[in-house]
Amino acid sequence: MKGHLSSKKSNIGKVSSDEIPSPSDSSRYGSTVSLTGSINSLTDDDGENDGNVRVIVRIKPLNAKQVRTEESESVQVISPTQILVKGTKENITKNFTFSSILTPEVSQADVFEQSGVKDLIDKAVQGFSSTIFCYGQTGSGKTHTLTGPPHLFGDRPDPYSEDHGLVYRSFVYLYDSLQGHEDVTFTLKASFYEIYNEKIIDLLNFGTNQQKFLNVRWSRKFRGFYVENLFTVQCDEFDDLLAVLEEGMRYRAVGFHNMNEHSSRSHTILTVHVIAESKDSQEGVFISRHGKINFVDLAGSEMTKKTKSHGKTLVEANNINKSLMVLGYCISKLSEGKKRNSGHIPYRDSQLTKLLADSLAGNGVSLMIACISPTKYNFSETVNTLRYAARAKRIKNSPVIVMDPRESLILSLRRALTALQIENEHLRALTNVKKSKEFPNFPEMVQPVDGTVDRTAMKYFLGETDKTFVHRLLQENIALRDENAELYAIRDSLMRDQEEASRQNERLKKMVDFSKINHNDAGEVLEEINAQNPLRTSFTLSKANYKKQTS
Ligand SMILES: Nc1ncnc2c1ncn2[C@@H]1O[C@H](COP(=O)(O)OP(=O)(O)OP(=O)(O)O)[C@@H](O)[C@H]1O
Repeated sequence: MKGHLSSKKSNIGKVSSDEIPSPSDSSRYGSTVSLTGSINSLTDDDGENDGNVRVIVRIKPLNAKQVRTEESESVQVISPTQILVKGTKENITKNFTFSSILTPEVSQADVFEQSGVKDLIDKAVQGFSSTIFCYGQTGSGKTHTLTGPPHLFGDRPDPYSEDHGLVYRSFVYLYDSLQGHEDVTFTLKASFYEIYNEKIIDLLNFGTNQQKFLNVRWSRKFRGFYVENLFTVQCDEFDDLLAVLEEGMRYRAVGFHNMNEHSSRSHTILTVHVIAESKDSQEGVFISRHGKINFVDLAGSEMTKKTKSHGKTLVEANNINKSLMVLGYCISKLSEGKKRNSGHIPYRDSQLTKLLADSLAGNGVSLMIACISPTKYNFSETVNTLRYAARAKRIKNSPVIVMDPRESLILSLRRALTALQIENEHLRALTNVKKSKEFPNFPEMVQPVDGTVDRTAMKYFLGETDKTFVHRLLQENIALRDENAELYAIRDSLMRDQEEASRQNERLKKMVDFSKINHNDAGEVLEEINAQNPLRTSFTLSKANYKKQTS
């Protein structure tokens, strides 16, 4: 259906993970369109450049117990972008600057409005890969920010609650923004999994009797990590998206400890793929863009002494802390900017970093929401979170639109063809050379202007029919390029002739000046020379005349 989700059966239909890109699959598609100058809204207010990971801070309100015991606060918001953290000793203060600081009074609806999430969804609709992730110590409000309080997903979920978090609100916004595009057909697909004790569990295919763990694989072909055999669900209706969220929230691992009654014991990644198919008005070919939005709810870092974790909860806490430490290390290496290419980034040291590698250092746009609990009791955790976030802020991504490789290849070849055609027309007009009979069908010919062809893409992504088609176009295009080279050769030769003629003309003028002294008719000769200039053939004639008349 045009302009909105295709109107197939509204029930959630499960499709194989092979049909769509895995979470780290942006490289699977020919990434051809770079995002230049169009992400101003993602620019940090503190002067960071376009393309950086946007980082905002959300401060959790004090809970009833903290209010009752009159716990003192450690943070002070100095401006909409600046925050000061004070330790128990008044002289220990730390100042941080981020894109935005969301104070405890900011409602769930306002977090959605002010966080920049809408931008990321817009980018996903355009074909970019967007990631929103919440980071912070345990109990700091990450899950609350992303999905809202747990009661929303109990026995009687309330779709109209004001407490809904970013995911639900993003679904509403996404669904609305897909309406009214008459020339585009959208398809949405979603997956939802968790990383629990370094094991991958599919939350949409949750085995009740025997828990199945999925493997994370490296795809040499697509140069990225992906979860093998992950269920992906086609979501034709808004309710299908909602069902994915509810199902995942029902099964994700939750435990309790001293600092949070409903503590997430795993990292979860919910991905919505947005596939947009449209006809390119200029090139006349169908193109599909594969955008996606990852919602990543990281488990909270915890000081096990404070949380009093033991047994199973302690094992979980150790795994959580270890993976967050590896993530922190990767972020730190990536934030070193230019130096990052020289150093090794240890993505492989945890499942989390393998699966977030693409979001952190790849071709996508990312938003980190650093959640903090503002009491003095949490001072060191708050400072750690803000340091972590400050490093993430320095990471620079290079966002690109993800397209189908075959369509991307054909589109780029067609664009190159148009450029060559214009160039050859121009050269023909310059050199007065007629269109060659050998190349009558220019519109059929394609070849990148620089002569390169993504042969890897051809090898991997083109079917036999496509290969024959593209090979034919390439052969014809080689002929077109030959003609292009010939036209340049003719133009160069004409330019050389013209330069030579000018030089000889100058010499003759000097000779005429000299002859004026001896011959009264030299002025006539000069007139003739000027009349014949600048072509060499004419020039040679005038030279002969000159010789005849002066002899
Ligand atoms: N902005 C907020 N307004 C009201 N309540 C909040 C807010 N943020 C968090 N809470 C409440 O605080 C408690 C802890 O929040 P939450 O579970 O989201 O923390 P978390 O960072 O996800 O913790 P963990 O890492 O242990 O999973 C929850 O009861 C939640 O509803």
